[in-house]
Amino acid sequence: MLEVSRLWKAYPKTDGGESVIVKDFSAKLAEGEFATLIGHSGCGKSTVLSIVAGLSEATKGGIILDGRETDEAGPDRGVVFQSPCLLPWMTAFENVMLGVNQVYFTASKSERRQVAEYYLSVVGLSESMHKRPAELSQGMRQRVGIARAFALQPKMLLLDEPFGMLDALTRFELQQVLLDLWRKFRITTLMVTHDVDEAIFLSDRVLMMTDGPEAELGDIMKVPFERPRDRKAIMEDPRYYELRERLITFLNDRSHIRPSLEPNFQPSIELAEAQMGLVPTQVA
Ligand SMILES: Nc1ncnc2c1ncn2[C@@H]1O[C@H](COP(=O)(O)OP(=O)(O)OP(=O)(O)O)[C@@H](O)[C@H]1O
Repeated sequence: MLEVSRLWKAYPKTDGGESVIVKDFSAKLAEGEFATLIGHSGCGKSTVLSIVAGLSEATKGGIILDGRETDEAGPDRGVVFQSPCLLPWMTAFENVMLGVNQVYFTASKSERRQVAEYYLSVVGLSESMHKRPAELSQGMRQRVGIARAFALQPKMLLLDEPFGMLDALTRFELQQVLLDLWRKFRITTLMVTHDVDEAIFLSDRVLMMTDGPEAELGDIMKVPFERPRDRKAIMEDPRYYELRERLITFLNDRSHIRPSLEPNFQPSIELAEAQMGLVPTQVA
C-alpha cells in the first residue's frame, strides 16, 4: 500500500549549507498493516510522517501510495495530530461534517449526516456530538479527531503521537478505540509514538529510527501477538518483555545523553525508560 523510497529531508542552515534531518529512509507497508515509527525526540519521525501525508516536501526520494507516486496532501490520507485542531465555533458533529462534505460530495445531505453521526458514535460520542470543543475533555476532542479521520475512509491513516497529551487511563481507552476501528476498517496505518508499550500493543511492526541528524531506519521489529489483542494477556506473555527490551536497548544505544557522560558509560535499561518517561528516576 505504501512505499517510502530513499527519503531525504534537509533544511538550510542560517550560516549556509544544509542540515540533513532524515537520510535515505525506506520502508514498505502492506495493505491493512499497522506500523509504528519510534525514536528519540527530534530524530525526524514527524518529518517522515508529514512527507507521507504530503504536508512537507522531500528533499530527495519519494512516496508511492497504492501504486501512484504522490507529493501532495489529499483525502486518501487521514491525519491525526497530537492535538486534533478542531474549529472552536463548530460542534464535534460540524467539525466532522467539514471533511465529510468534501469527500462525499455526491451523497445527499442526510447521507452525509449519517456518515458523521456513525463515526462519532463508534468512537463513543453519541451523547456529545453536538457540543463545541471547549465543552469536551481532551480525550473527547481526540475522539473527534479519530472519528474525522476514519469518516473520510482514507487509504491510509497517519497518526502523529495522537495520545501524547492524554493521561494514562484515557490513553489506554483511546488505544482500544483506535484498535477496534482499525480492525473493523483495516486501514493501513502509520503511527508515530515515543511509547514502547503503545508501539507493542498496537503494531504489526515497529520501525525504529536512529537519532538525528541524518536519522535513518535503524531496525524493524515484528510484533507476533495475535489479534484481537488483550492488553493483560500480552503483558503476561514472556515475549512481551523480550520485545520491550529489544526496543529499549535500541533506543538506549542511541541515547542523546551519552556524549555528556563518562566515555565508558553504559546507560541502563532503567535510565532509558526514565528518559522516555516510563518510570520516574533521578539522573546524577
Ligand atoms: N522547518 C524546519 N526548519 C529547520 N529544522 C526543522 C524544521 N522542522 C523540523 N526541523 C528539525 O528537524 C528535526 C526533526 O524534527 P521532527 O519534528 O521530525 O522530530 P520528531 O522525531 O518527530 O520529534 P518529537 O518526537 O519531539 O516530536 C528537529 O531537529 C527539528 O528541529
